[in-house]
Amino acid sequence: MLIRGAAPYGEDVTDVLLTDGVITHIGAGAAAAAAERGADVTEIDGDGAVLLPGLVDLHAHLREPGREDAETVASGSAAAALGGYTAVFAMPNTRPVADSVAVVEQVSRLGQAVGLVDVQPIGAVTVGRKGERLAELAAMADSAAAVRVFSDDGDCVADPLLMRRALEYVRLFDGVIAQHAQEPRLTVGAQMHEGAVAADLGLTGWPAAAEESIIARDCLLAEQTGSRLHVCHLSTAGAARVVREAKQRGVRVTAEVTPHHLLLADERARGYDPVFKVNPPLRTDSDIAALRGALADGTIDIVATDHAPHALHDKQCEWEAAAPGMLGLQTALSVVIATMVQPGLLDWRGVAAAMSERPARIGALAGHGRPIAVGEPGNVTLVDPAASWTVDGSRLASLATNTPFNGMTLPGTVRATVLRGRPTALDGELVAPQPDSSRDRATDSLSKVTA
Ligand SMILES: NC(=O)N[C@@H](CC(=O)O)C(=O)O
Ligand SMILES: [Zn+2]
Ligand SMILES: [Zn+2]
Repeated sequence: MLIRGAAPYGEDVTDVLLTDGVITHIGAGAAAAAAERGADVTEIDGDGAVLLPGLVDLHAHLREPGREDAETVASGSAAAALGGYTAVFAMPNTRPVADSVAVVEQVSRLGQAVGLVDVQPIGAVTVGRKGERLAELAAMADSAAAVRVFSDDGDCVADPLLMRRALEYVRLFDGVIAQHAQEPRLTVGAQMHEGAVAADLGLTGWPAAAEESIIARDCLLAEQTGSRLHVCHLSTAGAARVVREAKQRGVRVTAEVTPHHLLLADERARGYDPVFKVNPPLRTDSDIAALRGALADGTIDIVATDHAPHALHDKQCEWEAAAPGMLGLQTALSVVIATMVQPGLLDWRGVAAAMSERPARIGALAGHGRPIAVGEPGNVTLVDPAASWTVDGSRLASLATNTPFNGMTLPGTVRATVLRGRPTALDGELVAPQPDSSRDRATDSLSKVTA
């Protein structure tokens, strides 16, 4: 594949040739090398577009096995490819829970069979996500799925002793615990951010301290154990402050923010539309400003979608009965452009770091989040920053429709997503994987590159 006249990282315009799954030429020689190969080279017009390493989502809910009415690995992979992603980490709060070798390998195999993105399973920290005893972490790490990220997401690993043991355990294979920071005793019955809007609406509040106290505790445990801690979906100014101080002390902590927490505030709940119900809840404008600042200065390492599809009957009901969570895979890049790039808080190098390089590194995922350079895997995303689109929940690839951005016009479209040198999405349309040997060849050349 030849990408003509694109700007890697928004910098100098050049041609990029991908052959047998890897980047083989960048610059003046690329077109000539493509011509030598003749007819089997697909050409993509990169005019006006920014070339990024393929996006990597460290936090998505693909709902398979168990809730295939809300999403499947296939539909979630489609949403991811259309959103510019080449790899997605799948959260384990499925039915059954991904707390065993059998389930993580099943998710991994499903992802390979679909072939649109690399699906990397996350293992549960505790058996059944019940928070009682540790799951078989080492067995999942040693399995064919090679799990490195563990999380009870949806619930907090609230027991400090269990959290300490989990941190100690994953250090043996340089794994990481991704914590859903929510002190359960401070959030009994919580429905939305605790503040003026919750008081007006008469809904039980989710105080910022319920998130921040767990993050502070876990940073101390990570410091004590020397293990890696990753904090999911930071949503408050105070959470960013706690992480910033811990990083300054040398604690091995990383943090993520979601697109929705970068754009939407608790005011959205005023219409009681449960599409805006999410954990942790949408916070205030000053939290949003602090989160954007923390992402800009590196306190928050990455943007992760927390893509959380829900069936209609779980979302279109009264607020208190509705399931928390919102779609994210197809809108994440556009929201980051609107909230971070356009205001000048992040350049394209910064986007590549936050949405590709660092998530791949945190999740120890080889072959993704690599530089755009000769010899590197052909996982790239071509973005048209000047284009815009209007979000229509019913037309997204997800089986579910619960996007909080419905009807919004957002900047940036994905012109191409390329996985191991093969397009998975072109101009908003999926490209079906070809059932030939190219995947094996690509994997071969990839293992040479990453060896
Ligand atoms: N974010 C949410 O509100 N919901 C997530 C779980 C989670 O990320 O905590 C889900 O699985 O639906
Ligand atoms: Zn969570
Ligand atoms: Zn989640």
